[in-house]
Amino acid sequence: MILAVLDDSPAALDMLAFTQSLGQQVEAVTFGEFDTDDLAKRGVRTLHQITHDDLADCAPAASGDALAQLIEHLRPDGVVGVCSDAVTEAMAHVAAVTGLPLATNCVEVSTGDSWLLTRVRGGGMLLEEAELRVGTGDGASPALLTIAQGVSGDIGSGPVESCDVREFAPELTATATQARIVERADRGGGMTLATAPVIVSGGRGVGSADGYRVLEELAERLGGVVGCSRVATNNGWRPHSDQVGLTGTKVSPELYLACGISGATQHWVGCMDSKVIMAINTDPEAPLVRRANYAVIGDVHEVLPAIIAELSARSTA
Ligand SMILES: Cc1cc2nc3c(=O)[nH]c(=O)nc-3n(C[C@H](O)[C@H](O)[C@H](O)COP(=O)(O)OP(=O)(O)OC[C@H]3O[C@@H](n4cnc5c(N)ncnc54)[C@H](O)[C@@H]3O)c2cc1C
Repeated sequence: MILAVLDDSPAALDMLAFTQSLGQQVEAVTFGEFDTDDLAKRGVRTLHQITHDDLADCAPAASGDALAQLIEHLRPDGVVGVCSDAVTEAMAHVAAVTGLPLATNCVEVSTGDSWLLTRVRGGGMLLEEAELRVGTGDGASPALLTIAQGVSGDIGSGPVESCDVREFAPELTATATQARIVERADRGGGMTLATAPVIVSGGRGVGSADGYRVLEELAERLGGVVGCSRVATNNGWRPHSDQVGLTGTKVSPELYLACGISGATQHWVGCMDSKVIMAINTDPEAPLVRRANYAVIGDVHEVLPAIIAELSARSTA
């Protein structure tokens, strides 16, 4: 039996279908309530609902601790999680607590004494073939996997009449509940990096937090938002929510304007799906200049004001 760890992200049901295509009985696990009709329609007969008052307000270490206890109780052949931030972190805690190996971001899986996997690495830059040895008989240990977002499968089995809910109440350790949410704040409305059609993004070449004013002005004129590289967040020039890249947000706007950004791999994987990329950089050999659709070789603090002046001139003409 394989346990499919779901959350409320849209990718969860794709992951469930993928897990069902592996040809073993699948039972679902959630932290809190889930629509059991949705599960029954997809042929899932059992939902293990992990319930504990602390889970909603604790960091994923608590969910990981709880899941590890459920795994110990049910002894499944595999545990497959959706690749959301929260579930991936919970699975990482399961791996740390149980000592079981975890393979994240899988796109192909074949089960057996060894599970053969294809995983996405480097933010989508490469695919890795891997083997997860799970052993046989009494010594067998469950395989822990997460499935890359967007990967789905053919459910194979038809709907079932109903899905039974089995509540599981874990005993959380003090260590697992140490990190807690102390405040929730609403994010302001409006566009985000994920939805904006234009992103004016700045890196070290912008020089300072104040230097971003001109990027903000251009972003506003073009109906977009400001993004940045990790150097900008590390320097405290911009908040982490503005960061594009492997450890930031993956973006795909109509236009990505990269200002004073070299184009390190970790940044490139975050912006490579943009429809058009224009780089402004003093270095004609910078990786992003080479990869961009258009490049302007020059100082951002000269080029951006010139673009704004030209836009103003055109709008008043
Ligand atoms: C595990 C890991 C995860 C990471 N995740 C991310 C991530 O999510 N996002 C990310 O961005 N990085 C990430 N990084 C960091 C990444 O490797 C680079 O260090 C970073 O992207 C470089 O930022 P930058 O391009 O702003 O700075 P630099 O590489 O220093 O480049 C600055 C560029 O500005 C140009 N320049 C300088 N002055 C001017 C000027 N006046 N006008 C025009 N151009 C100018 C220079 O020619 C240069 O090309 C990660 C690194 C690691 C190890």
